[in-house]
Amino acid sequence: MIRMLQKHSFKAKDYGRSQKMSSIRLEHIDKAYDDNQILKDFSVEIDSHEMISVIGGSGSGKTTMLKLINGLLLPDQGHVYIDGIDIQTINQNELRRHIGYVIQNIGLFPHMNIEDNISYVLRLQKTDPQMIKERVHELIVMMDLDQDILKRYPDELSGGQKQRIGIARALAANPQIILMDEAFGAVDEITRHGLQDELLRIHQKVPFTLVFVTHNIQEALRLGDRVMIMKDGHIEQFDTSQNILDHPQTDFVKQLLSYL
Ligand SMILES: Nc1ncnc2c1ncn2[C@@H]1O[C@H](COP(=O)(O)OP(=O)(O)OP(=O)(O)O)[C@@H](O)[C@H]1O
Repeated sequence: MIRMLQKHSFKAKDYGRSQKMSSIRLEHIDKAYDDNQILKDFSVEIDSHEMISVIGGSGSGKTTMLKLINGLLLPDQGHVYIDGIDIQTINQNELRRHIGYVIQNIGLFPHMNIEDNISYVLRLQKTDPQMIKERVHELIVMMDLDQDILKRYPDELSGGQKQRIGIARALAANPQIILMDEAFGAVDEITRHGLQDELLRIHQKVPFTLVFVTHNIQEALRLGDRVMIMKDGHIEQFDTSQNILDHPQTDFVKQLLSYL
């Protein structure tokens, strides 16, 4: 009961574009899967509208961190704050509607056509159908896709087109935070570069806070205002690309840079 009374509700107006919103703070997080401790006393702050890329060893806890931010996982200890509000005091469905989440390959609903996939959250929010139509068309143009794609189903699209639709869907409700997990992983280099350009362009037009997990060091350095380099559940270095290139602080960071 006390917990219910504590629940805040994130309303759309809480995320009005005129306000500076969407900072993320993880504070003293512990997270284990059974007895496998992944994060231990993990703290980090991400500013509103910052683009953060995250790179590191396999199994270092990158996806775990993303899932803690959107409430898919709960910390064993510690707290996650968005704009200073502990997300455990927020209605979780509401929270996730305000955070776009793009993952590699998966994520599009196979039984829904592309139009319905993109408009999914807007329909959940009971947005006016005409507004939904306009927004979907706007997103298709933004992602440099053809309108005739809307009636097709995910398995009738190429990998690159699916990635774009995944991004369009994540952007549809104008989330102030977008989490991307190896979102450009399954496409060729040219498409990957095009998607990076697209993301930078959209972010310039309609800023949002981005946490972008990648295995590609070039991509991490190109996209991130700051780059978080993780190893075994801790941060090795978290700094601008330039500072990381000029002053790598650990052997692990040096090793990563040697692949450039
Ligand atoms: N649901 C789960 N149950 C048990 N162990 C898990 C679960 N999810 C992740 N793990 C383990 O936790 C560790 C961290 O996983 P996580 O997915 O956060 O790493 P990651 O840095 O994103 O890795 P990758 O770069 O390989 O995707 C890994 O050892 C993984 O096997």
